[in-house]
Amino acid sequence: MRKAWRVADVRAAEDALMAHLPEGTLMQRAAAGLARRCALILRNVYGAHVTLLVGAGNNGGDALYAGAILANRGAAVTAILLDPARVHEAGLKALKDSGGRTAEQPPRTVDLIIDGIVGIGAKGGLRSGAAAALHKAQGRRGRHGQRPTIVAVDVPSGVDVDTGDVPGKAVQADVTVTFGCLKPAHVVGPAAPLAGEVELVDIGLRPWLMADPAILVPDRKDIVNALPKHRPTDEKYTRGVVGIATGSKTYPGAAILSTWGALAGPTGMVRYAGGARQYVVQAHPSVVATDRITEAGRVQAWVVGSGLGTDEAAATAVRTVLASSLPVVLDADALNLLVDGTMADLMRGRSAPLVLTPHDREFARLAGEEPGPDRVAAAQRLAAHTNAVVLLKGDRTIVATPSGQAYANPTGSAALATGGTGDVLAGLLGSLLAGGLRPEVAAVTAAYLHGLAGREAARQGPVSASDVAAALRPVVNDLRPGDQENVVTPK
Ligand SMILES: NC(=O)C1=CN([C@@H]2O[C@H](COP(=O)(O)OP(=O)(O)OC[C@H]3O[C@@H](n4cnc5c(N)ncnc54)[C@H](O)[C@@H]3O)[C@@H](O)[C@H]2O)[C@@H](O)CC1
Ligand SMILES: Nc1ncnc2c1ncn2[C@@H]1O[C@H](COP(=O)(O)OP(=O)(O)O)[C@@H](O)[C@H]1O
Ligand SMILES: [K+]
Repeated sequence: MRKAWRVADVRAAEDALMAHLPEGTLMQRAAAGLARRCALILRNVYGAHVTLLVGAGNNGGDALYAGAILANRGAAVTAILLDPARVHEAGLKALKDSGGRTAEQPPRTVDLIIDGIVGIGAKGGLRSGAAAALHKAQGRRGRHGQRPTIVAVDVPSGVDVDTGDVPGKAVQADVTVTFGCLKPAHVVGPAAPLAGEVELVDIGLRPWLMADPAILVPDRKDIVNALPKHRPTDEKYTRGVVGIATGSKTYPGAAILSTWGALAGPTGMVRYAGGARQYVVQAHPSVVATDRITEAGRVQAWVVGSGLGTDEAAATAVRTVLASSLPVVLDADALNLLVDGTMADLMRGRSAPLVLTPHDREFARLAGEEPGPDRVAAAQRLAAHTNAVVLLKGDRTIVATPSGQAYANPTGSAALATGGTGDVLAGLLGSLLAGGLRPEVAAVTAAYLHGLAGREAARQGPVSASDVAAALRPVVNDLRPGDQENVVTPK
């Protein structure tokens, strides 16, 4: 897992580390890493035109020192000082000593913009002077007529570093070079896409980060490790059976999509219980279907949710699975039914795993308030209140546990923002739960695979939920080691 830490924890670690180092060492390390990445982007540093947007703090200092390194290598470096009275003096001297200059306006040619406006000391969106300077620099063209590349120092300026919120104007970076560790704004909320590609430069901070990370971000290896492996002795029941109670005669599509998602998961069998049974069996002949949950036979986890409606039969379905001692995923309509107080008691009283998968509007109904600017904290509050793992959907889907652990999903695609993709996700998640994964691991794994499937589907053109469901199987296959031949014929 990659890890992101909040500003207060980063500052505490920096203070502890700096106490052991000569003054300025950390900034030199940061600037060296920043300049290295800028040089890679420019390819030919000699003769390149670099504009620094320099704010009042150490973030501006990093930009000035990196500018000095690039100027020493023959770049024409111009610094726009946004608050000249509070500029990092030593950084400015280094830049000037290396042949860089300051100016009120960006020069005519700009290949690279280094955003050193504000870093982890940011408050609110970009102030007007900074926004105007950025706008002008972005309007310039490079030596070859290209748009300038924007490299953000530490974070794209204007974002809320601890929450990933973007409260006003902010920099849209191509690359963000960050120091010591990731911060929440790199991985959650609308800030994350503004960071572009994030490069983490090691400045020796990690051993000094004593606090727990605020957010964990799974990578491919974590997902490969989480996926259950087929054992030679497996039969269908040992792989787990997932029960799907979604859809209805009115909404058979939801049932087809969620069973499709479940079929891509690790379980040996998918059972369906509900009003859309004929449609489901027609679409997926391997699914064993009944009308009611109570008739479905044994399963190791239930998914109840979308297309179910909110009538008495739907409420009974939710009550039945909540009263069971099995892991449960509640999605869509089932979440709306939870607002009823009797359900809430059943939910909080459970000891078996429960995963709730709201989008923002479902979250608002359940929690009584919008997720707001701090999506991680919002998901954590709902998880604690409901004693359930909460998977809050969105561009960077968040998974929060009742004990306060938070994960951010790094995969995904805006192409997933289309009707029915959530049904596919819920089915897959149910299969992973039935396959024996811990609820937060199942939720993180499902979101990751679903995001990859969304990307894969988007490569083929406009995306429907069926495309995402169809893309899931090859995506899962790609991450799970296949069966090996153990008798090999010598060539
Ligand atoms: N502390 C350290 O040891 C290190 C810090 N480093 C750099 O230092 C940065 C933090 O430096 P600072 O604590 O000086 O803080 P910043 O440089 O992030 O911000 C300082 C000033 O920016 C202005 N500002 C705040 N919000 C703004 C907004 N929305 N628009 C425009 N201006 C705004 C304020 O005047 C504030 O005092 C890090 O992000 C990183 O780039 C690195 O050099 C690595 C080492
Ligand atoms: N802008 C976006 N970028 C990336 N993923 C998104 C975006 N909007 C929605 N998604 C994803 O698409 C899925 C939509 O699910 P949901 O809102 O339940 O839709 P439905 O109910 O139609 O199935 C979720 O997995 C969510 O994380
Ligand atoms: K910045």
